[in-house]
Amino acid sequence: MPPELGEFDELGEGYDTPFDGEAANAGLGRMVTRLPVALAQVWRLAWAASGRAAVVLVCAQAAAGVATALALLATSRALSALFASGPAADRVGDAVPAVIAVVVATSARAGLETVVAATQARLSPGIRRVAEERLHAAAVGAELAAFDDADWHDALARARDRGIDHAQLALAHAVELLGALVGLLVGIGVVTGLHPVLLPLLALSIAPQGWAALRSARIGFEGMVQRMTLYRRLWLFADLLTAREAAAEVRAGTAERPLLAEYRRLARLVERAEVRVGYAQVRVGVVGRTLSGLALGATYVALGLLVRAEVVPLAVAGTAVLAVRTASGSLATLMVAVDRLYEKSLYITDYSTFLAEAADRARPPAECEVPDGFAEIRLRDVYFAYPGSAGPALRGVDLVIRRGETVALVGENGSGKTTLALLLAALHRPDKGTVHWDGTDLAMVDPVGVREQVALVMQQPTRWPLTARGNIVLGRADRPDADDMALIRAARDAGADGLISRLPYGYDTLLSKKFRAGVDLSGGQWQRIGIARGFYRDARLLIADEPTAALDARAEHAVYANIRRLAAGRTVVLISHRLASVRECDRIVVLRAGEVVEHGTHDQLIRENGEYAELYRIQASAYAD
Ligand SMILES: Nc1ncnc2c1ncn2[C@@H]1O[C@H](COP(=O)(O)OP(=O)(O)OP(=O)(O)O)[C@@H](O)[C@H]1O
Repeated sequence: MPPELGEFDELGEGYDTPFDGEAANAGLGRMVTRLPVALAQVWRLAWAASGRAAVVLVCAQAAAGVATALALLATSRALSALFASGPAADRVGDAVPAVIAVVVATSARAGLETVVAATQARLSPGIRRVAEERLHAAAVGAELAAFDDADWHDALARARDRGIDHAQLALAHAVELLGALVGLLVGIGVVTGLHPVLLPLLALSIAPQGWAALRSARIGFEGMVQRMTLYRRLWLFADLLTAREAAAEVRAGTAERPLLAEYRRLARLVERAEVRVGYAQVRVGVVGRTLSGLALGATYVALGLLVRAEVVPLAVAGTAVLAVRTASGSLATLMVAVDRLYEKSLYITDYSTFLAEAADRARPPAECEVPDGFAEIRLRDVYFAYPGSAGPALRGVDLVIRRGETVALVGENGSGKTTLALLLAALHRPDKGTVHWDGTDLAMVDPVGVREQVALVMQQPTRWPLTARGNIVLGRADRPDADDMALIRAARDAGADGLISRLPYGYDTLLSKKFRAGVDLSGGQWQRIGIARGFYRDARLLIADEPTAALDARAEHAVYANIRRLAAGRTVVLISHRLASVRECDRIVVLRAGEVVEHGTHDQLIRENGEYAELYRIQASAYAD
């Protein structure tokens, strides 16, 4: 932990993200050498947003810098002419061409600065768009396991909520840097021309401020990284207090006060941490400015001594002061731009690191062709553990599922049914063991190609803020469907056709109350939409995880009948706690603590009188007289 930030004892260990980024070890030299990297990052984003605008921006800014330089040179000439010896009228006359040059150069600079401002206005939102697109594409391309990793969520939040903002802001600082660099070169030229000793003095005067600015940027960035878990938790509670989904339960459960109290507690922790970082930055700034002020004073004293010793003629003393001021101004602007750009580069690098990490977490390159369907799916000695969990969720699972079969997975809560379904859908890969579609190991193929052939109906389907049609065809919008025949059939089989026909715009009704003219559905109605989506996928393997938990008895009966009917020529894996619904399945697989403990038909399992028979009897007894 950097000493500037002190010990965040009150944040608690759970909220303190250790800072071990590259910047933690960055010295001043490293910071300056990062600059080309930062500029290249900004350039690549700007180029992707609009290549032409990026080129115009660089050219206009460089030209504006040259115009500034010319104005300075012309001013220096005019002053030299005015301070020269001779009659006043002659001196004024000599100064006129230089004054005209000052006016022309200044006007040109104003025009060019307008071009820079306009191009920046064009590029800045473009950079944001590109950065956001890349981030979201990277995040959605990562495998499911990433979303069970807290570090991934920290990195994602940093990239999304900080990296993108800073990438957008970096453009302005890159432009500033370019302008200041040209200005500085001119200033240096003039100062060096007056007397070489002025240059190191000038550099000395600005160095402490530059150091302070870079240090301050680093403190800010480190603090942000350390606070990210805390920020995420704060935002989570802010969302809970304002989200529509939680609004009813927050009020019904009188959870307003405890939620608000937790939100306030977290907000105070954030505030305290930010104030501490702010104070640390102010302290560093004061040191930097004090040293810079002393050094600038020394520069003027040196200039005075040079004038007194007649090394610099009195006639050019005014020019010297002007040049020192301009060069020091340019250097100050440059240092500020370097500082800001360095600060931005930390965030942009963090953003780029996230993109690279997301790419690593994306599916590996496929070694074999994805098979077109299967005659059997074979799991051999499959183990799987969630990241960071104490033990495996699946242990040594052996299972064969044949085409056309309807297989039920049953077992107590946490026995591994959903995990097994996720492996069958190629959403997770086994840590040990294999899942084969006939002769093909699914670890060797592109999982997206497998998922194309799978429909997974989730226990709590996502409520997509789309129309009813959009909710059902999502992921299969390219399926040819003349007159919506397949759409209507899927909705009917899922028992969703009636409810959709009663919506104000039928299939074109927006299913989200967060937008005007949108409507919401009941939990069971949403589940029917989710089942319709599964049916519409027309997949070879249909996996339904508690698909009817929220359905009324009649709808549940109809859905199971339709699932069995659709199973012909396909394969269905059903997860359910309602054993009466699965007794008709071809095979029932019983899981306990991640292991297959029984399997067979309903009759066989009842005869074996094991765990399934016991669970079945408990449920059946509830309906017996
Ligand atoms: N995302 C996750 N991260 C860590 N552990 C998980 C995760 N999801 C599930 N688990 C754990 O894995 C085990 C198996 O969970 P799984 O969801 O597969 O059980 P299940 O049989 O489907 O349960 P249920 O009947 O309650 O739906 C459980 O111990 C659970 O706590």
